[in-house]
Amino acid sequence: MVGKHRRSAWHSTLPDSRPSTTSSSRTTKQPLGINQRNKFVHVKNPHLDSMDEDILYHLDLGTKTHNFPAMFGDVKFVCVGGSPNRMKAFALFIHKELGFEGSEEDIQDICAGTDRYCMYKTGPVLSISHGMGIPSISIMLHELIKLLHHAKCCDVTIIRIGTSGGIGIEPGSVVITDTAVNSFFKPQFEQIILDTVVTRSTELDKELAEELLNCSEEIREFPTLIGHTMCTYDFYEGQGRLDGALCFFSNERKLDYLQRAYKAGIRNIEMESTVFAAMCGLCDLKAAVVCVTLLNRLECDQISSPHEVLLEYQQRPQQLISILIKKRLGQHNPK
Ligand SMILES: O=P(O)(O)O[C@H]1O[C@H](CO)[C@@H](O)[C@H]1O
Ligand SMILES: O=c1cc[nH]c(=O)[nH]1
Repeated sequence: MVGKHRRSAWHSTLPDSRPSTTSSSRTTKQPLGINQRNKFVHVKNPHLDSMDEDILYHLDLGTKTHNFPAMFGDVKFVCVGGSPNRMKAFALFIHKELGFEGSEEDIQDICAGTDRYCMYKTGPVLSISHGMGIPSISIMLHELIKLLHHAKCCDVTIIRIGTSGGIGIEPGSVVITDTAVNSFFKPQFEQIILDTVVTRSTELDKELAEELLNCSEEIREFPTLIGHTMCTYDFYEGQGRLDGALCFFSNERKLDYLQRAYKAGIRNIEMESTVFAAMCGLCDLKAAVVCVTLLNRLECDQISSPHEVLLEYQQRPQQLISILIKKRLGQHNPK
């Protein structure tokens, strides 16, 4: 179900794009990643069992130095996003929304010993930054998924709350991703492991996407829609921008590419969704990607809206996720 939203003015019918496991050369099909009977987070790495200690280097946490079940065992929602400030703001926002006791000062960065990523916890909600791009989020996800596993967390929902460039939609719209696609519009992520290209599916949880769209019915201030999200390796040439330090293509070629992307059902472009979908899918974590669009790439390349406007845009996915969490916790009182 793609291109679907609650207000007909933004409605569009998009082509089907089922996940594929085909790839260029030397492809290995990946196994599924969880014990289906219970919903514990299971890592898929037999080597971990023989390790005396697991040091999550980039989070500055370790199984011998920290009691993971005590610190994180109650986590049910994990929200991730590129910027440390945004993820701190989200933790403070959700703390207030859920009516938890304790002041803002009580919510401290759990990864304060490193400046790679930041992490905040309030009740069952964990908020973590992942930096920009596939390599950065991939490292964070390896360590986060191991953390959830060591903590014996179960029934975890993980959501990326990000920013993106929209295609053919009003800036400030929120896109809930049904399928993350690569620069060739294919629903797959290619991970190079040793000298093998391993192709992984990037399908996200359709029910969770629908649940989020239902939550958006309660927010009338901005359009929310479901669509495909394109994930690229770069912000400038990789997203067809004419304003980078390098550009060897014309405006016509750029627009042709973006219009073809629109026709393929892509409504926004960002830089993490394919690996996020692939890794969460393999570990059977229910995952969603919810990104606000900062501009319409059919009209411009530069992000020129005032700072306050951009800040307000970034809060939009957070409002949606807050409704979802409150509903799930039985705390939601519709306005
Ligand atoms: O807003 P965040 O989560 O950082 O995500 C988007 O913004 C960054 C580029 O400005 C990329 O990381 C892209 O995916
Ligand atoms: O155009 C944009 C805006 C935000 N993030 C992106 O990756 N691209």
